[in-house]
Amino acid sequence: MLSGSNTASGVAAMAAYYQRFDPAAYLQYNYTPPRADFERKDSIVPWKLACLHRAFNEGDVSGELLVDIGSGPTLYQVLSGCEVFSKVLLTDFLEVNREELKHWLQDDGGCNLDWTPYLQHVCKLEGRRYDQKAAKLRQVITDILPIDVHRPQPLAHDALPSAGADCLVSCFCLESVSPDLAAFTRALGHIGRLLRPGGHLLLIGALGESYYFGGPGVKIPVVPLTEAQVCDSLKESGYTLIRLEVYTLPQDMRVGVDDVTGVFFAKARKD
Ligand SMILES: C[S@@+](CC[C@H](N)C(=O)[O-])C[C@H]1O[C@@H](n2cnc3c(N)ncnc32)[C@H](O)[C@@H]1O
Ligand SMILES: O=S(=O)(c1ccc2c(c1)CN[C@@H](CF)C2)N1CCSCC1
Repeated sequence: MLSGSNTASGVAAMAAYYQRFDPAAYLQYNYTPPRADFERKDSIVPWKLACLHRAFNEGDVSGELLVDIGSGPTLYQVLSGCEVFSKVLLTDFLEVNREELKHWLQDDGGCNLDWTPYLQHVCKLEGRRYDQKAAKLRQVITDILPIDVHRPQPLAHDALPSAGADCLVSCFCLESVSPDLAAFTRALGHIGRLLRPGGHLLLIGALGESYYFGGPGVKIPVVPLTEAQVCDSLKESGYTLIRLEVYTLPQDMRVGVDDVTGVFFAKARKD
């Protein structure tokens, strides 16, 4: 068990790495081909978007407020949820990422990635007209807030209604911001305090990843997770696992920007 000082120094070290995070490079590394290839049947993108589409639309997820934990500069993670919830909050630790999201929200031409292929793909899954998705998303995203998952209260005290959020989604955040597995598990508990009892957590993350590049020369350590550790950490931090799905990255998608071997999708409910 790490002593308090070790944990605090580990968390501070992770924060220092993120001062060099480059949203434009991160988007380029992970959200353009070959990783984001909508034509490939074995691509990670259709798999992830299908997991999210199914999870939001199988009848058990409902309510008013969806919160995305550690949004980064990306939007794909709320493209399905925006049709289910009337309020969506995006969050991130870094202002540069919150600014990237605001550029998209304001449609001011300042974005570093064109999300059109993602919106089109999700609309195909939903059988919805494409030209309504962006407007819907801009309508339901009510704020983009600072967050720190290592704080027992990760958001400002008045950020959420007293009952908490009805659903959380979080992608590639906790394992890539934590110094070790214990901190990852604690962070799961911290974000769980934002969720009402019976609310759902949709957690997507990396398996077997020990580092990734958050920009040119910005090598960020990651907690290398196994499926068993994900399941144990969810149980330990007060969730009941509903489903765990795993995707193994094809060799040609291992492009040197990280050493991820697989991606997990977990749907869980807060006890
Ligand atoms: C690997 S990126 C994931 C971004 C996005 N969710 C995705 O799916 O690609 C990790 C994100 O966590 C954010 N972050 C770093 N430290 C954090 C902390 N202590 N609490 C919450 N988020 C943090 C970073 O700014 C970054 O946007
Ligand atoms: O699953 S991805 O390949 C992906 C997307 C993001 C990340 C990784 C992998 C692995 N390293 C993470 C570091 F935190 C970030 N993917 C990229 C294309 S769109 C869907 C998500």
